Amino acid sequence: MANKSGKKVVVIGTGAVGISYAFAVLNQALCDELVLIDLNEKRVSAEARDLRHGVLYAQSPIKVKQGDYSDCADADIVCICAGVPQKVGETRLDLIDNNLKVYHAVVSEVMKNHFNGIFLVATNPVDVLAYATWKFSGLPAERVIGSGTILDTARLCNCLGKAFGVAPVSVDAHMIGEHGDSVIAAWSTAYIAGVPLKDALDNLGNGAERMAEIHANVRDAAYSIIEGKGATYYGIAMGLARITQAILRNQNVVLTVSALLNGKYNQEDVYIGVPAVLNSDGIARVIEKPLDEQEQAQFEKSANILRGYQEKVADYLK
Ligand SMILES: NC(=O)C1=CN([C@@H]2O[C@H](COP(=O)(O)OP(=O)(O)OC[C@H]3O[C@@H](n4cnc5c(N)ncnc54)[C@H](O)[C@@H]3O)[C@@H](O)[C@H]2O)C=CC1
Ligand SMILES: CC(=O)C(=O)O
Repeated sequence: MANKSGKKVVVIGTGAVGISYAFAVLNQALCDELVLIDLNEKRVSAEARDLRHGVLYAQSPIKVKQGDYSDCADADIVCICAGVPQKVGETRLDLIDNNLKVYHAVVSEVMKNHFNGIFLVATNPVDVLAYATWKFSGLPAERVIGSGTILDTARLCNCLGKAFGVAPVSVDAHMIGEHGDSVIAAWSTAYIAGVPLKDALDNLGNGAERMAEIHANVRDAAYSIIEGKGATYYGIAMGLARITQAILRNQNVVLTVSALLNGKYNQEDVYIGVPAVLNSDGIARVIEKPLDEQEQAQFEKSANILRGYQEKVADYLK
């Protein structure tokens, strides 16, 4: 603790996602100390040196280093990106057995070092692994955050911004549910400059068809990028950096993340993508969107899928 100066972020798993996140954190000067941990010692040492060579041109003199689990003791955020990514033809849920094993090992090591900050979970299947991290760590649920549908929401706002000729930030719309094949576009509560998006899309013509097409594009974006370049990492890195900023700067900003539901949306004991207020305490509160009947049924279905996979976590708790 004595050596800590300012805000500290530890990244575990510095493959494509982890190192892109680290670069975003450095580039946006979000913390004072950035620590990288990975099984691949040679690679992570090289990554740390490479990032350090950018510090001169960063907005502040951030300390960047390769570290170990003892660095988690006084970290504000531990972001876990360790584990395997999808290969062509795999779903995110197909990664569960491998990545649950990784998480059991990683979260145990972090907690052995008395971590008392906020976990940010990125590895897929992210909702189930956020639930696992909550269970394995014993930390309060508000301090275990999955990236959830932050990336899906960015993809949706990007598509809608393009359709209406406005910046994505001017679209008020959310993807909710599983970060995966059962993800839902919450159309009934989506607006653009106060105009309900359903009406705005109808005005463009073929509203229902356009909505189905946009939903499919967003749902399948990862598959098409993985087919093109093997993996996705910049979009999620920016999303993780946005969550990090909201926490470290105590912003009370609403982002769609994977949070534990215990009653909201009529769901119990499930980590799932929902809009939530984020600040230095982590998840300050979940926002309950007034879904229509169809969306609520889809959300229920998505939650049931996730609860089914969450059962695998229990095997590690016996
Ligand atoms: N939440 C989201 O929206 C997104 C999640 N992802 C997920 O992020 C994860 C990582 O993806 P990539 O970075 O592309 O994979 P990658 O294979 O490039 O990197 C994974 C890294 O984890 C490390 N690792 C594995 N086991 C470890 C352990 N026990 N301790 C420390 N390090 C360990 C590996 O050495 C490797 O450097 C995947 O599960 C992927 O599906 C990817 C994109 C978006
Ligand atoms: C890989 C992944 O989860 C994504 O790009 O959405």
